Amino acid sequence: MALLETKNLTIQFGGHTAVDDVTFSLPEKQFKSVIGPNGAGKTTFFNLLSGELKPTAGEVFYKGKSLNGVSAVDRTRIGIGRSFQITNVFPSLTVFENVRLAVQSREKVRYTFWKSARSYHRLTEEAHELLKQVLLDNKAQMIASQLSHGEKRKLEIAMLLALDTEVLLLDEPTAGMSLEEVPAILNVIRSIKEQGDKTILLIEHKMDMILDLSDSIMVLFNGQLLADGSPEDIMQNETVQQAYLGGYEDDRSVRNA
Ligand SMILES: Nc1ncnc2c1ncn2[C@@H]1O[C@H](COP(=O)(O)OP(=O)(O)OP(=O)(O)O)[C@@H](O)[C@H]1O
Repeated sequence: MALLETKNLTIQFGGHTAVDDVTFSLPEKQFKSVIGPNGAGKTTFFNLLSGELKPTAGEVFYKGKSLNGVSAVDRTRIGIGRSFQITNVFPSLTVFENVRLAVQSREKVRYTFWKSARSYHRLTEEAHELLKQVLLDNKAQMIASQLSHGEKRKLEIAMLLALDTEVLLLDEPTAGMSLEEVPAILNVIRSIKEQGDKTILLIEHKMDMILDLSDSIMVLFNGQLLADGSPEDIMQNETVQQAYLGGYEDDRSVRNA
């Protein structure tokens, strides 16, 4: 079953069409990557899925129902989670406190006299589990603002997981990371995939990582869906090669030279 779909999704900014007539479908439990050159419309596409932007034309569907008019907050509530930008992290709180707040915001727990001890314990456990999953449990008591860039991206993923949504929209989780930090994030994302209960859409530029993780890949180019298929199909697709991957192969041969 397609969990998330778009039909003819389009958005224009002034005269520029950033996402142009994109029809796509993301089956339940699938891991799909979104690739394309800078400015291809990948982040704008995510903003349309998550409800931060309204389309000029076309629609987004979740579990077969149109999300027209459904706010970003309500989309999270029904199951479409978008990775937190670091601006959503409270910089003066600890890593642990940030994750616990995210768990709490999902549960909307009201602390009352009689149930506080039990709820507090459960939330605390869950926050620790999430920090373990993103390999950040050794930094639980650190103030969030003191984390390295890569660790902050891990914290964002923990906070997204805390919302326990069916769909995860991950927008370049390795952006700005040092090369040494990338394998840890790759492991985190792989472990989320291996748990098997999430449907994941990932924007990334790192082809090795994309090929490692993806069940399918969609290619955006000038806002349009250039191709959508298995990693093998996409790597061999001539149009994709000419438009985009040609440059990647060149980069690789330079790097490997
Ligand atoms: N709010 C906006 N107002 C005007 N133009 C916008 C807006 N948001 C995005 N654009 C334009 O839409 C196009 C697509 O941008 P977008 O950020 O979605 O690309 P991208 O594929 O995510 O790029 P990158 O890989 O560099 O992150 C760009 O030309 C960008 O300048």
